[in-house]
Amino acid sequence: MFSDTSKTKKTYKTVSSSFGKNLKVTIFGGSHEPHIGVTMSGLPDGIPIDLDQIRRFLARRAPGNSIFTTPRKEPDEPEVLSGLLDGKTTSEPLTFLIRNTNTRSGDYAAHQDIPRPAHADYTAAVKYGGTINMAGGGPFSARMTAPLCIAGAIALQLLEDRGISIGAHLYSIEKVQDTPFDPVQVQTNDFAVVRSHSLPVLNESKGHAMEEAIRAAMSEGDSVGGMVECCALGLPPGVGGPMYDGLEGHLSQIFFGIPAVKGVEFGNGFDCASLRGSQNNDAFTMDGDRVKTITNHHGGILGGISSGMPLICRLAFKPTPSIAKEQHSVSLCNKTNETMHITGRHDPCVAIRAVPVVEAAMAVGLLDLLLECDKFLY
Ligand SMILES: Cc1cc2nc3c(=O)[nH]c(=O)nc-3n(C[C@H](O)[C@H](O)[C@H](O)COP(=O)(O)O)c2cc1C
Ligand SMILES: C=C(O[C@@H]1CC(C(=O)O)=C[C@@H](OP(=O)(O)O)[C@H]1O)C(=O)O
Repeated sequence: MFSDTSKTKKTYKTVSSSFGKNLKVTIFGGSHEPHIGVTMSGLPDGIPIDLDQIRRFLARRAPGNSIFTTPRKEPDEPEVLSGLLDGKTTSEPLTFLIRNTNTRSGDYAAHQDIPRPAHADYTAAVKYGGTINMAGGGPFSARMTAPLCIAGAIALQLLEDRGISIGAHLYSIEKVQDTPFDPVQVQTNDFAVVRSHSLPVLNESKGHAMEEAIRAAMSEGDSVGGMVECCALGLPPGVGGPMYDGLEGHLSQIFFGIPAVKGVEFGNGFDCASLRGSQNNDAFTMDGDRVKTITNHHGGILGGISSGMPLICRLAFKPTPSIAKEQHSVSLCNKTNETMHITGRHDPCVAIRAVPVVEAAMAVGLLDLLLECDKFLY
């Protein structure tokens, strides 16, 4: 059984995970541990970091802010541990902590023995056998996306200096679809429009229809899945490489680290399988002395290398695993079939709060590759 770790001295093994080549990002802690955090190594020295911009970015992801998100309220205040002097990066790795202030581990008392369908309880029990603190989903929880957002907010500051901006929106929930980004005409103002709405959508009336779909599922003790579309503007052509150095693979590894992501597509994605070459090919054209494409079915990546057109991708999020309906599971101790009821605080649709998380993942992934290009500039 899980104890409330804020009140007892029980210690667990810690787990962390890392990604990145030139910019290495390590995320550590757990949802019901004293803290979560992130270390970034490979950032250039002497770069000013705007802590208020980080706070504003974290607030877009934070739990507890609407009836359509988990009620767990957290201040999500970023604390600098190392790597910042007089507001500028040093040669030390940059480490931030966020303290967990609102854990309720009793909600998870039963799930070490009776795992929740579709969450990580079962596979974590197989791998770690109760040696890590899985209350709240432990290191598998979406809470771990808060430190990812710190890294993302910092990456966005550096990308902005290079004229690159990133924005995402809730592309669909169940069968309701927002207006997609125009793959050629998309502009930063679209990102501002999304951020001005209560649900992060381009078309507010579609947002209301999405709210209805979520309400309907909630009234049945259920959850809904959804998709997030993300775009990078201003990315120069030539970033990436062939095969395993490709931009799609590089970004996808970071995207799939976000809990509940079950699919990633770039440009026309899965739809291109039903098209002909003449429908899917993007004709080249000159725009002054710049090469552009007239359409953008390729989503800004050809051969794993950026083409200079807007980079467009979509991520599919599964419905929240923890639902209030009765479900079938097993007792791992007794080896019996069981029925279970999940209580506690959960997002009815994870895709809503995932919108800034996807932006963060894309920002860190792009900065990682761009730092390789600029290695000799610093
Ligand atoms: C922003 C966000 C919020 C989430 N909130 C919840 C939640 O409240 N309850 C839950 O059971 N799962 C939630 N999830 C999903 C689980 O963390 C995830 O399904 C679980 O860790 C298993 O990982 P997998 O789905 O990638 O296999 C959330 C995911 C994201 C991205
Ligand atoms: C706390 C956050 O979301 C959590 C993500 C989550 C999960 O299983 O992923 C389960 C819930 O955890 P708890 O039961 O501790 O409230 C969510 O509230 C957050 O995103 O900051």
